[in-house]
Amino acid sequence: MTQTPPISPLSPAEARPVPSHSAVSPRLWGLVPCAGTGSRSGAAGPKQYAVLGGQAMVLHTLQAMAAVERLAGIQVVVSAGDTFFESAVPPRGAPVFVAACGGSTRAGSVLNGLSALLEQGAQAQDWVLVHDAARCLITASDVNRLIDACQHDAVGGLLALKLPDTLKQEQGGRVAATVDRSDKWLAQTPQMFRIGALQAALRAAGDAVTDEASALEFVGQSPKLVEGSAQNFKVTYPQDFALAAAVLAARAR
Ligand SMILES: Nc1ccn([C@@H]2O[C@H](COP(=O)(O)OP(=O)(O)OP(=O)(O)O)[C@@H](O)[C@H]2O)c(=O)n1
Ligand SMILES: C[C@](O)(CO)[C@H](O)COP(=O)(O)O
Repeated sequence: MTQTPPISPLSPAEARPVPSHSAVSPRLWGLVPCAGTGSRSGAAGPKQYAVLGGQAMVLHTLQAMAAVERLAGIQVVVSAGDTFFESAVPPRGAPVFVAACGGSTRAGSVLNGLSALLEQGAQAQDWVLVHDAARCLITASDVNRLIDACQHDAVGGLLALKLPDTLKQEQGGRVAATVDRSDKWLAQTPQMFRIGALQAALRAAGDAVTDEASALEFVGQSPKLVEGSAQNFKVTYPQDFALAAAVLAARAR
């Protein structure tokens, strides 16, 4: 693993150290996987660096996360050779540090990011909030709502959205059934778990899981569902960029 120059180096002082981690509350950290290629997005390069509202998508994401005062620091995971953060201006607030340890899957990037976070001084019993670089419309108040709901929970949880539409099951391009949606949610991020528990769960579950909650579920846990916002969508397809830009413009007015 190589460490790219941090855009705001994490030192013990900057990370708001505690005298003895066993005697005080666990700290909270952000982890932003930023090593995807955005293959569904139609963008020329990795979608997280596409410019929206005057700056790269990931900088909007980091601005919102860094505004969460309870975060001790934010670990960003980029691909080997990614130089974007060498010239990026760090957001105000929680310190951001970057590791070029992206994996071939999102789960791999998160697992490597957890190791980087532990190397930076985080403890296994600390909380980590994993948040997609591609969810650039997250707000500090969404994140604080998740923290408030999960900080005293035994397992942790995630932001998620109840299904707004009727849910259909498909077979051969036609409706095979209408599925009861009363107990269905769309998983978002951040997803908040203890660093050690998440690390063990991801190792057990393997690379195929598409979110942190799935890894915890794999080891028999039931993460808490916390109501998110429809605006916290993941920029995935070509048409999502214009929608995200419109929301950012509306917020700026
Ligand atoms: N190997 C990977 C794959 C994804 N991600 C990150 O995980 C987040 C959510 O993933 P997704 O939207 O699926 O991003 P991509 O994998 O980049 O998109 P696609 O699946 O369309 O290629 C993104 O911030 C992405 O950068 C990552 O860090 N490492
Ligand atoms: C983690 C996630 O954002 C939850 O909705 C999502 O699963 C990641 O995206 P992917 O397309 O499944 O990789």
